Amino acid sequence: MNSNNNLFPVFLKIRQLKTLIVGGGNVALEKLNALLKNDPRANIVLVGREISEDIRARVNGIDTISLHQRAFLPSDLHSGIQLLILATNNRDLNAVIYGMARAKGILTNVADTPDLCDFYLGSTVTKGNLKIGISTNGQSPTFAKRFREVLEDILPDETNELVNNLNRIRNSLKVSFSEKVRILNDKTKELVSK
Ligand SMILES: C[C@@]1(CC(=O)O)C2=NC(=C\c3[nH]c(c(CCC(=O)O)c3CC(=O)O)Cc3[nH]c(c(CC(=O)O)c3CCC(=O)O)/C=C3\N/C(=C\2)[C@@H](CCC(=O)O)[C@]3(C)CC(=O)O)/[C@H]1CCC(=O)O
Ligand SMILES: NC(=O)c1ccc[n+]([C@@H]2O[C@H](COP(=O)([O-])OP(=O)(O)OC[C@H]3O[C@@H](n4cnc5c(N)ncnc54)[C@H](O)[C@@H]3O)[C@@H](O)[C@H]2O)c1
Repeated sequence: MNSNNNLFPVFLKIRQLKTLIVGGGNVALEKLNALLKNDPRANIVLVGREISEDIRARVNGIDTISLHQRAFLPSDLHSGIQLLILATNNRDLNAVIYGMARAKGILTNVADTPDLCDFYLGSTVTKGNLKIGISTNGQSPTFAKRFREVLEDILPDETNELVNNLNRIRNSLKVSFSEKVRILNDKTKELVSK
């Protein structure tokens, strides 16, 4: 086990948080796509001195996203931003904005500087209600991507059905909490017995 791997994964409800992306190039598009892949109605503000045609096309018709073509302003951090992704091509600027955000308690990702990230984006696998997040602790995004592809391939389509069936059983059990835990564990024992 790598004792330096201290990342704690959480699954954020990004439509009820406000995310600011600064930058309007390829990396901004990659991070925007990562958010939208998981929630097509994520609440996002994007500020970029230039904003690519690809970004404009991607957000076309999505009313939870607003684009602002201009340079970043400190006041961009004043309107209830909770998550910040810095994707400009100016490392010094990214570091300055990171400092401002930190002072305000805004969780920040500086895409090209892992040392200045409060959180990393992960590769994500979704099978209905099942969501798996993958990180390599910043060491190899390529590995994370390939491992996502492996998991997408091997997880059967029935996975979501299984989760939903267990949810139905969970909701129908009118017994004590400890009895419920015992029954659910008992019913799922054979899933892990091999
Ligand atoms: C998982 C994923 C999520 C997403 O973004 O959606 C993601 N990067 C993805 C792809 C990808 N990114 C890069 C390549 C090119 C090959 C390579 O470099 O490996 C590829 C692969 C490809 O595109 O094929 C380049 C790159 N990435 C970072 C740096 C800077 C550095 O490391 O210093 C550089 C070099 C820039 C340069 O050289 O200029 C940094 C980060 N990228 C992370 C996440 C975070 C760590 C995640 C972890 O812990 O594993 C972290 C630390 C911060 C962050 O961005 O959150 C997504 C896969 C989605 C999917 O397909 O499932
Ligand atoms: N994390 C990753 O996955 C990853 C991958 C590749 C590259 N990078 C690094 O990320 C950085 C961005 O890469 P890119 O390909 O998106 O670059 P890019 O040149 O395509 O885009 C940079 C964007 O930042 C904007 N910008 C610059 N100054 C600004 C300001 N003051 N206010 C608002 N917007 C401003 C520009 O207008 C442009 O839209 C580079 O430094 C690159 O080395 C990171």
